[in-house]
Amino acid sequence: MILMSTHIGAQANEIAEVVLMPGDPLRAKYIAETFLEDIHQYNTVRNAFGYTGSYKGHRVSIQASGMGIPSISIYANELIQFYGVKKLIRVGTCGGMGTDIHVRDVVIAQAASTDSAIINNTFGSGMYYAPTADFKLLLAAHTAAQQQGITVKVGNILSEDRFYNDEIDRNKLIEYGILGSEMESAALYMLAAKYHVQALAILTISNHIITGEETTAEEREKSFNEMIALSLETAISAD
Ligand SMILES: O=P(O)(O)O[C@H]1O[C@H](CO)[C@@H](O)[C@H]1O
Ligand SMILES: O=c1cc[nH]c(=O)[nH]1
Repeated sequence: MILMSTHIGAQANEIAEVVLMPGDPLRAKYIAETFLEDIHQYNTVRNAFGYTGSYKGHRVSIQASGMGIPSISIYANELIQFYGVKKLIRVGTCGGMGTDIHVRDVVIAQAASTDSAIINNTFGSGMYYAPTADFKLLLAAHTAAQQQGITVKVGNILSEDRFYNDEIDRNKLIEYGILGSEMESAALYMLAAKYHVQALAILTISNHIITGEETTAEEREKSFNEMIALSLETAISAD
């Protein structure tokens, strides 16, 4: 049976039930080529690369989400509605914001606050819905981190609509426990809730927005590898 959604050129059986979603298509390629066996590229539409392969004998797909809530919403919607995906795990970079957060830290987003209009557009004014991770995936990720000796921080992040944004009160957000800022997780969590599937975001702090601390390319690769290994172990964890 031929099935292609608007932005993903895959047939019905080409995508696994569990998908890792990096923003960057080249990270999707790197994950597939470095961590999976028997890989097959199912998507090149708009260069939003998608691959399916095997990790420790389990079928896993990797689909680039692009940057921002509008972009990940397209891919998450199509993965869930056209391809029957049940577990979506974002593997992304994040700008650190708190004093206890440093570059190379791995953060599991328990919740994703947002300044995006998706909350208001979905629920109407006066309702401040809290996009939240799937607890089973969160628990699996935390357990896998302990088993692998990877230190993780778990908490609330901000899914921001603008990468360049000097009009936001970051001190207030830090005061209320926001660990860092990225641009997609809130939408992923909302869509997972809407369609009763599971979602989680596992992030690496690539820079610190307040202190200006940055990672070198080599450091980034090592901490990305920890995040990816953790995400794959979470992906194959039993429900
Ligand atoms: O590294 P990725 O997964 O793309 O995530 C972060 O990086 C991009 C901004 O540079 C945004 O997509 C943000 O969420
Ligand atoms: O959205 C993002 C991602 C990484 N670093 C940032 O500062 N912002």
